[in-house]
Amino acid sequence: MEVGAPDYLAGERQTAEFDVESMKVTWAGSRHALEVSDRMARLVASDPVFRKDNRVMLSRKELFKNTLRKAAHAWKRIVELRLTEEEASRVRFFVDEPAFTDLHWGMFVPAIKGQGTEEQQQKWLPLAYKMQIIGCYAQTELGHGSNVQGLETTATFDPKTDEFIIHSPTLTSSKWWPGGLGKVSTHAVAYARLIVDGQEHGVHGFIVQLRSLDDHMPLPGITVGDIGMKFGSGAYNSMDNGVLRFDNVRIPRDQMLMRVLQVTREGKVIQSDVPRQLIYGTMVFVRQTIVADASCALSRAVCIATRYSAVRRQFGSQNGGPETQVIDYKTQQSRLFPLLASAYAFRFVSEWLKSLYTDVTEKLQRGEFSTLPEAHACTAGLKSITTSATADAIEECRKLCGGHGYLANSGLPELFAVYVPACTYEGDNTVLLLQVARFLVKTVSQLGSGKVPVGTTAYMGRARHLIQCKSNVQSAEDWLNPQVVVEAFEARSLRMSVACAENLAKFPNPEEGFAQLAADLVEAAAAHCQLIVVTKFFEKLQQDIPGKGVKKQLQILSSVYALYILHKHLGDFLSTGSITPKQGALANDQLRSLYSKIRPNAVALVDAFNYTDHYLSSVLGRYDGNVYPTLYEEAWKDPLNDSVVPDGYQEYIRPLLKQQIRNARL
Ligand SMILES: CCCCCCCCCCCCCCCCCCCCCCCC(=O)SCCNC(=O)CCNC(=O)[C@H](O)C(C)(C)COP(=O)(O)OP(=O)(O)OC[C@H]1O[C@@H](n2cnc3c(N)ncnc32)[C@H](O)[C@@H]1OP(=O)(O)O
Ligand SMILES: Cc1cc2nc3c(=O)[nH]c(=O)nc-3n(C[C@H](O)[C@H](O)[C@H](O)COP(=O)(O)OP(=O)(O)OC[C@H]3O[C@@H](n4cnc5c(N)ncnc54)[C@H](O)[C@@H]3O)c2cc1C
Repeated sequence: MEVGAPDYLAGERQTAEFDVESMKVTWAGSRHALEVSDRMARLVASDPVFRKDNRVMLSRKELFKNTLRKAAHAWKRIVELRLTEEEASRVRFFVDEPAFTDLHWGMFVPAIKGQGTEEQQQKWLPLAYKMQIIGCYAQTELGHGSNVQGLETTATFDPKTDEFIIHSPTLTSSKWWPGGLGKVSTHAVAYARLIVDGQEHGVHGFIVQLRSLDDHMPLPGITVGDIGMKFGSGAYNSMDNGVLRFDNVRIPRDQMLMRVLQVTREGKVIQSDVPRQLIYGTMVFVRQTIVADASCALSRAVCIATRYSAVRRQFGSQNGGPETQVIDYKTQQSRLFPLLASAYAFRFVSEWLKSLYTDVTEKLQRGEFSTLPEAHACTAGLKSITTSATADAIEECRKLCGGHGYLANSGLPELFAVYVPACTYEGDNTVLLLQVARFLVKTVSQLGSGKVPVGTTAYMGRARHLIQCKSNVQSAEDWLNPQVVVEAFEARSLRMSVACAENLAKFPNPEEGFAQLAADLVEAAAAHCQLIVVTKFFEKLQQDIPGKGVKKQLQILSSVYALYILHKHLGDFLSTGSITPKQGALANDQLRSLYSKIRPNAVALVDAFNYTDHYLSSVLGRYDGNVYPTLYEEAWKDPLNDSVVPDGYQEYIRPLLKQQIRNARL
């Protein structure tokens, strides 16, 4: 905010019962992370190249070219200022525009790192790090996305020339969707079925050059282009999601990523001791980052809706005084505050997931693979529930802002359009929950065998207790006890998984059973993932959290998150007998009282996200709350208002007004 400018939300900020600066540190993860973030936010906001207020007005071509300009400028600044990886990734965050660079850094580079041999990494990574080649991740095809084993592209080894022949045998085998592919990438990690000596060896990644490094023209045998406009204006249209066909394209043998499986000069296929699932490792990495993104997108929407709810007034004027702030309506609070709590919950679970991922990666380097299934289940499941909740929440925030939320300059429509594909990309959310369900059913089926469940399924080791325990909640106050809450969530999750396992056992063919029970399995998987989020929020509170009143606020938010989920899924808790209807009603009483505790802190709690006005790009979410004059000014900037009488008046409006109506009975 400019020095001396009026702050229409000052009153809201004065009622905060905690130290906002300390909460900013907790949200950012550390004082260092906050400092870096702050510096990069200012760097981006002060640079005119990164202007984004005009984005929804640009044509696709203008938008795309502008994104290229931003990406090139960002890279120039990163190199000039010798920014660290952490700083560069904050630059990307605040530039706030999907671009080919996401796939280059987020998937192409990690695919080579995770699936390439030492030699391959040494050859390709320096080029990629300097962006002397630009890569994408070409897995999905027109006919196959979720079912990776069903991909049709082939990579046939030719022992005569020591090459692979990459081919798209059908229309449905055309690569379809990869970001950065359409117009920019010079290379791809393309996934194809490996065929050696007439035998198939599953799907593997191959580094394929697509375009000339001299004139950017597609190489012989490559057909490549953009797949067309996507949902919304601006939004994901800055990305060149592409289509790609291979017509018997030859690549050297050493361009197959060979960490998992090697093909020798003689055409011998050698399986290494690394599990085949490591071919999916890049997806595990990205799913983990998508959980962190969910907390960012959600907090952004909630920041806009909270500030605006404090500015907006409707009804309730007493003796000509001001009307009621809409944030004071209990309905507004019961829709908004759980989303605020969810933003914090997702933030902390993403912190935990990152540490789990780092730990598993270190173990994989040492040749320990036992924790891979849990890492897969956690990343897949949390990616699924956090993105679904965030997509719904952004739309709810739009509605919480009434009519003005529908204006592009509220920032919410574009945020929604850019965010919703997260429910689909990197694994459709239902497909991913089915993966979690497989993991849970397997864990349950091994309970009797003496195998002790660990990590996030450790609670299943107490199945005997959890299957019959009764919650001893007797008052609304009891629901503030984390142990009580966690036990109710554990009982619900365990009982849902066990019920699925029991029902599955009734089918002679387990796969048929899995298919028939899929809807129940997805619900059991979601219940397990919600338990993880709740538990990790409570565990966060065990840490030392400095700053006046900060921990207290987080305790309130953790209870709000847990009781909101309980209230929303009351049916599960009741039907599994994890709690009684009376206890469900007490949880709801507690939730109401918690909302009143959040109310004086709401604006400060969203200030703690530390978002600049440039990043929010929302008239409704402005830090100073000066909404109405800005809405009014912005309206006049619309190109339609460039002329008082619109283009088309002479052709279409005037003739209408002047028409002679003879036969109509108007
Ligand atoms: C303008 C700004 C400029 C700024 C410049 C600045 C530069 C610097 C900035 C840096 C920025 C970095 C940004 C990074 C951001 C990245 C953003 C990326 C955006 C995302 C784009 C989207 C990309 C995609 O969508 S890629 C395609 C994704 N596709 C999928 O997800 C497909 C989903 N399907 C599957 O995963 C599989 O098919 C599956 C799992 C459904 C089934 O597989 P399969 O049939 O093989 O398995 P099963 O038989 O079911 O299981 C067998 C067995 O394997 C286990 N398993 C399955 N998957 C995994 C796994 N991943 N890991 C481990 N184990 C796995 C499964 O559990 C089974 O185990 P059992 O024990 O045998 O039961
Ligand atoms: C914006 C965007 C960017 C993308 N970027 C990339 C990229 O860079 N690289 C890349 O390779 N791909 C990319 N993709 C593709 C993306 O990964 C796939 O779209 C995604 O994995 C879903 O696969 P699908 O499209 O085949 O969906 P489908 O599997 O066809 O899903 C359609 C419906 O079928 C259901 N369904 C499917 N299988 C099952 C099942 N077994 N049981 C129950 N229901 C099922 C799904 O739940 C869904 O409702 C991108 C997609 C988008 C939207």
